[in-house]
Amino acid sequence: MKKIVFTGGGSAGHVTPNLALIPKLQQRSWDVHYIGSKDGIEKGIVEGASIPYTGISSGKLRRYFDLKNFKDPFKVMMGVMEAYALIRKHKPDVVFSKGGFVSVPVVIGAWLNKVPVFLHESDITPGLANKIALRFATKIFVTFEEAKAHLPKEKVIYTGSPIREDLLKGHRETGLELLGFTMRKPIIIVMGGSLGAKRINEAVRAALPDLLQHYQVVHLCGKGNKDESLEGTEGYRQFEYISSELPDVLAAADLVISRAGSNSIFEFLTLKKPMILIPLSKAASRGDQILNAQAFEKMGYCHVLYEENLEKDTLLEAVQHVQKNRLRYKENMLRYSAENCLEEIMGYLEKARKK
Ligand SMILES: CC(=O)N[C@H]1[C@@H](OP(=O)(O)OP(=O)(O)OC[C@H]2O[C@@H](n3ccc(=O)[nH]c3=O)[C@H](O)[C@@H]2O)O[C@H](CO)[C@@H](O)[C@@H]1O
Repeated sequence: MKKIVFTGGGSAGHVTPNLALIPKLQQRSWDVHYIGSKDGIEKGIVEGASIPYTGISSGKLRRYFDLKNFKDPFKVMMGVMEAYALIRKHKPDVVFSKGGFVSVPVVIGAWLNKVPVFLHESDITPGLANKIALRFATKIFVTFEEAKAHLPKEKVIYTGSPIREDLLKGHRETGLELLGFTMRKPIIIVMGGSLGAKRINEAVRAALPDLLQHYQVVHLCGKGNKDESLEGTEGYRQFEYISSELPDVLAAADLVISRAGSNSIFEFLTLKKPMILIPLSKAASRGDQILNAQAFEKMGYCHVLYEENLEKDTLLEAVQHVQKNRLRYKENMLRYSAENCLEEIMGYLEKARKK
């Protein structure tokens, strides 16, 4: 039986692509184990999917000054030792890492055990964790063809975004029932990224009375971001985060308002959902979502609304524009297909051997 260890965490975007691969490998009798942090978002998601999980110590790798920068290197060192021991015990044939700061100790622990490591990068420019992990890795798969320009030629392989197969199997009727919505008005799904997005939540809630005249709204607002005063509003449902219900809710949705996190937008693209993307600003990130959104805009897949222009009225205008042009967006999205992504990645994993 072949064995694999998965890692990746910190936000769901560093976990859900693993969930696309894991069931496919289990169907082929692979033994799967997940190593993540002791209390990150990955723990709940992975354990919720009944995948064996072990938490290790992890520290955040920051590019900016913070007093924690003095404590965290010790946590990372501790994480390396724990990961080394776990990998030595499990003896996997291969490690697959989706990035996020918890993945670095696992990748180093694998390298020390001479276990081949494969990485996946979802954005056009690599994140800090993957940049560090790259020197210990055999190959790095990428979601965007444009990402190849930012990575060493001999290591990079363009595969596209691994999408969970369950997402393609949702039912509109079940989604409507779950939400308590009807067929009378189109449905907007608002997704602020896996951790929510305060600015988007505020703008959507300010626009809500206008939106609800023509639409029903399902709002995935992130942990701790529900507005209790809006509970029970007709045509509006809010959730902090949904897992097994997501396929049906997406099947019911007609339009999307979202951050431009790579995994979410490729899911919307695969499902042909016209989208308004509000990328996380450069002030709050390395600007990866701006590049993601611009790449999608260039292909005619989305309308981009920049955070500095985000207010109630611009949001309402954007919704009106995308609804009016929805058929054109859908037509453009029909040109996209990445059916081979999972098979291609699995082909590399099956050939991997411990040195
Ligand atoms: C703030 C931040 O650093 N964001 C980054 C993070 O985003 P983030 O973690 O938000 O990642 P993505 O948008 O890429 O993916 C979110 C994933 O969570 C799932 N989901 C979300 C909400 C929910 O209720 N249920 C659910 O299952 C989505 O379907 C998707 O699969 O990683 C992405 C991929 O590296 C980057 O592009 C983003 O810039």
